[in-house]
Amino acid sequence: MSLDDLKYVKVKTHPTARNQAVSTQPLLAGSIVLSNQAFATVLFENQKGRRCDHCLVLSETLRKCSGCASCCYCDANCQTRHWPSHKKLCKRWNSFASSNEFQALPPHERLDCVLLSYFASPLSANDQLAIFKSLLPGPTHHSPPPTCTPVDGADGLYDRFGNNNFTIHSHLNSFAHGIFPLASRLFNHSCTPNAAARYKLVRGQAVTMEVVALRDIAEGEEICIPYLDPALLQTRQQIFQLTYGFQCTCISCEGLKSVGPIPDVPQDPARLAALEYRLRTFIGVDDLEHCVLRTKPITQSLPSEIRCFLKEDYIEHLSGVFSQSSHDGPYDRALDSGTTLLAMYLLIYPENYPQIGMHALELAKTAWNASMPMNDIVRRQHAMAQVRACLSVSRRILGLYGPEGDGGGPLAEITTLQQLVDQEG
Ligand SMILES: C[S@@+](CC[C@H](N)C(=O)[O-])C[C@H]1O[C@@H](n2cnc3c(N)ncnc32)[C@H](O)[C@@H]1O
Repeated sequence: MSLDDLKYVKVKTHPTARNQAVSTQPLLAGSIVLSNQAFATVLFENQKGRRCDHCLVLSETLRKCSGCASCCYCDANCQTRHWPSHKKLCKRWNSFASSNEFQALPPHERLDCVLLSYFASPLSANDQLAIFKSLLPGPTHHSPPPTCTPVDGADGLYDRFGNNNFTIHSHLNSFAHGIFPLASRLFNHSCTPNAAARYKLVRGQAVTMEVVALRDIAEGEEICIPYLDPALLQTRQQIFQLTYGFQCTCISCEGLKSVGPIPDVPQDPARLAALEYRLRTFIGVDDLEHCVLRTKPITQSLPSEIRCFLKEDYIEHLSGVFSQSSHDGPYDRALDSGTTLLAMYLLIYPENYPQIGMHALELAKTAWNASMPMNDIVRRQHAMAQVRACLSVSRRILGLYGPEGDGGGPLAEITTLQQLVDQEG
């Protein structure tokens, strides 16, 4: 597919980003704006041998390439389809991978190195490569990492890698990198995006990126996706500058700027608990059934005493506490930190952002596990009400985002938990 074949988007000039993608017609939340197959992908090192190197599907019965014993495939079909990318690499792979030159690279450069070799191998290929070469280069020139296959014009390609390379995820967990030239050519960044990418994994096929509208989009409106997690409230501007060469001026970044310096989160536990309660009440997250799930723009009426929560370190801290205690207990701590984290997500993420739905699902699972050993009927009913409320939030958001990644994605998990809840009565 090329820029001329697009149905729902067209390219227009942009005052600072060269071009932008705008909708050609009104789009409803949940619509697929663009479907774009990967031109090349590479698995993270910890996923090698777990997923097929061609279609990236998880499998317990993969077959190793007999040439390098490094790439694994579902079957002969996947191996044949991957061969045009892999053939030059295959013969040289083992000596290259064990070389000091390769071993000395940081992990992301090792990935780039393989991706660059894959990407440039089927050089005869079509308009994808031409589109990639028409992409904007990153702000600074870096020499390409050594590649195990000679790559014509690697310099010119590599200059476009950093700011046009996508992270592929399942259940919102990243597991590979990929090149999707058409999506790169089209979508600019916003920290309050109206669209987001999801990945469709089908055995035997290259991964497809689907860009989904997160809310209704008007005709002529710019369609933006997030390049970075919008929860990186303090560090994101620096990353935009270094990696992409721009300064973000979206409503969230402007809002943060107008709030000014963010005070520290108090150390005193009683004061902190009181402020967290204040945040949760402000968002309405303790009464999720009646909470209006409209996310709150950061500047608008955020009481000054709870601005301290706009520190990305604190979000990271809460997330760590939640993930540890939701696995190992105590569940009270997990539910408390998880509910505050949900309030934070509703504060910083845009409407229907998939991370909100994913976290609500994790919270629902935690409340379910917490309810199991409860003998006290009132406590148990309270926990079950929390499971239902979180499931409903999760279904609403992830239902709109649609199926993603492995095994039906999080939607399949929602259905399973809902069945358990229904059996409970
Ligand atoms: C993936 S490309 C986006 C497509 C690009 N607009 C084009 O004309 O081909 C990424 C580059 O677009 C520009 N860009 C993306 N989002 C931007 C934004 N919000 N503000 C300014 N420039 C942006 C930056 O130069 C960035 O390195």
